[in-house]
Amino acid sequence: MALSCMRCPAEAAAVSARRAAAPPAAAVSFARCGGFGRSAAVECWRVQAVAPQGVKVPIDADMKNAVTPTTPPMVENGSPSEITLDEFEDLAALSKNNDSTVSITVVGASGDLAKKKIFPALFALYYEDCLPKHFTIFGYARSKMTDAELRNMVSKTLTCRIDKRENCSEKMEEFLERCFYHSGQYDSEGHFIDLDKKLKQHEGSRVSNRLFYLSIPPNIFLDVVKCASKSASSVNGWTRVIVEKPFGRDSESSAALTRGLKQYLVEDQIFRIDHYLGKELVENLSVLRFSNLVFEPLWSRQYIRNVQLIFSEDFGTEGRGGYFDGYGIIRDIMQNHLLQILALFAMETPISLEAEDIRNEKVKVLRSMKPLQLEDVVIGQYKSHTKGGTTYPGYIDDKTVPKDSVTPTFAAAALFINNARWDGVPFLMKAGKALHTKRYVAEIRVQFRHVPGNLYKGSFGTDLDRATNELVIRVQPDEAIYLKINNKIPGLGMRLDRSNLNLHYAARYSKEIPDAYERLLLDAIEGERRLFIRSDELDAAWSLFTPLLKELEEKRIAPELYPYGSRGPVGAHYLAAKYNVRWGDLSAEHYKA
Ligand SMILES: NC(=O)C1=CN([C@@H]2O[C@H](COP(=O)(O)OP(=O)(O)OC[C@H]3O[C@@H](n4cnc5c(N)ncnc54)[C@H](OP(=O)(O)O)[C@@H]3O)[C@@H](O)[C@H]2O)C=CC1
Ligand SMILES: O=C1O[C@H](COP(=O)(O)O)[C@@H](O)[C@H](O)[C@H]1O
Repeated sequence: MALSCMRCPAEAAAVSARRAAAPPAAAVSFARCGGFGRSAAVECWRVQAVAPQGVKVPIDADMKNAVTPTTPPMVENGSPSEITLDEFEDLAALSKNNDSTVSITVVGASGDLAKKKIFPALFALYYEDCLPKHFTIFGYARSKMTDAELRNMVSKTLTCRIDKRENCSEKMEEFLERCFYHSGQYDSEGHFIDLDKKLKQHEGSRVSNRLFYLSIPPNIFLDVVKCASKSASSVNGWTRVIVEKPFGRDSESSAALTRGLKQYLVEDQIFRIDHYLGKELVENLSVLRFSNLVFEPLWSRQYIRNVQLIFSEDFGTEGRGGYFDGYGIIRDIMQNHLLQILALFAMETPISLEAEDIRNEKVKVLRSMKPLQLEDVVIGQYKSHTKGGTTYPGYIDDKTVPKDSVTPTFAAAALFINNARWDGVPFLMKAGKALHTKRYVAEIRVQFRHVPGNLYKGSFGTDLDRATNELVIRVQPDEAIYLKINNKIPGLGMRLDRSNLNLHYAARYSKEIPDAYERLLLDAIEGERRLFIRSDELDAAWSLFTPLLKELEEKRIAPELYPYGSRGPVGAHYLAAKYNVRWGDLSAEHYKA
């Protein structure tokens, strides 16, 4: 990783924390090798970590796992000398950075996601110096395009979102020069052999690391993985594959996809992306919980009355009806994005921040949940609506959607976690398209219990719910974390008011928040798996939703129709009321004028 990448301070903090937690580890020595006439001395160090038992580990092995003793390096020019662990890690990083290269192939480069998210995220990483020194980006798709045409296409979607910064257009030019295109079929090993040749030309004699981003429809995932792994894998570095959702459409198809992927890849090579995990406030959830004394003690059924996970968009499936109709909102949003947030919210404290420790806890909480029951779910579908002289189309008005479609574009559900911490606490999810909200809203609302024996009860009237504390984590838009509290209105009287203790990101931080895809791409390049979905997590997630999805489809249960731009089906309110809950997002702050 380039040393000026803005992630470095945080990364350094994480490394320091790990170091502080680790037992006094290895002594580290390094020796200069001579005679190669290299100018950069750092490329010429032979570095070894010497573990307490005297076991020596070469630097390019994974220090955690390498246990094989190696013979000491030949010291041709000087004796081994001691360096600190910090110096060692810096040297190791620098040495690796110079000797290796990363090739990123965006498969499906002509598509919507590639243009909208992946190329812009790669550019932002480049701008921030977060990409390795040597990298190449290839677009791959069937469409015929030259390198220049790809660059032209990509340049239209790149923005200097890091606005008010210097050299943005220069940086864009530099970035585009590192982007290339290869046209090929997704199931042609021959075409991937051609890609491999082109990649090799760019990689030269460096250790080649290869990342394939599958930005394509799921029915061709396996063709691509087969061809890429057989004909375009790295021979001397790592090969990783980012897989976009949907990961199947139920337990069986998801398991079949995993089995298919594992014919060609091992689990550690598979990076199943859920871009919600890369969102700043979702990342911050664990920090909020585990680094503030005030929250963690309250984080249980003792103090929390209910938790709400809410997603809404003020637009329909525009242009994606064909894909959407085969999936519906439950698979599109709930089974992945909202459930992932729920798992992070509700998991027990992991042993450490290591990927496997966090993912183990997420799996545990998912496995503690009761599969969804039909009576705990409400589904809806938007219909055409005319407002202010404009007619907004209904879902089935989309030409790619069958006229008799019963696919839900809205769903609300009540989920429960059967463990000691959360027994009886409703976790309510609500997700919908073409609603009345501002743009796209994603938030977590935590409603606390009533204050027992509240001295100020008389000041709240009969509606005590209104007086309870509520913690809101607004994932988007306009990121914020605020806590609703009761306070006294200043003055001689005693009148109470509701106010927000508000961490509003735009006011607190001047720096723009990176897009989720930036964080996740960087993690995949660095081999950080914490924010990617492991196969057992995926199985657990599907187990919760599959029986319900099958029942909905087998019985062809009709969704409740709601007008485009409305607040969604009233059934959602009855569902909440069944569990004595009021949706927290119904206040004016959420709605357009
Ligand atoms: N778009 C989005 O906002 C999001 C997308 N995703 C997921 O990301 C992936 C890519 O999405 P998106 O870019 O929208 O997809 P597209 O439909 O735009 O497809 C991407 C590319 O794949 C090729 N392609 C499309 N359909 C077929 C087909 N039937 N057979 C073979 N090739 C095909 C086309 O390239 P060519 O014809 O040139 O080969 C197309 O440009 C999907 O898995 C999607 O579910 C996930 C979250 C959000
Ligand atoms: O995965 C998906 O997410 C988008 C919403 O993502 P966001 O980052 O814009 O909130 C949603 O529109 C789409 O239907 C779904 O497939």
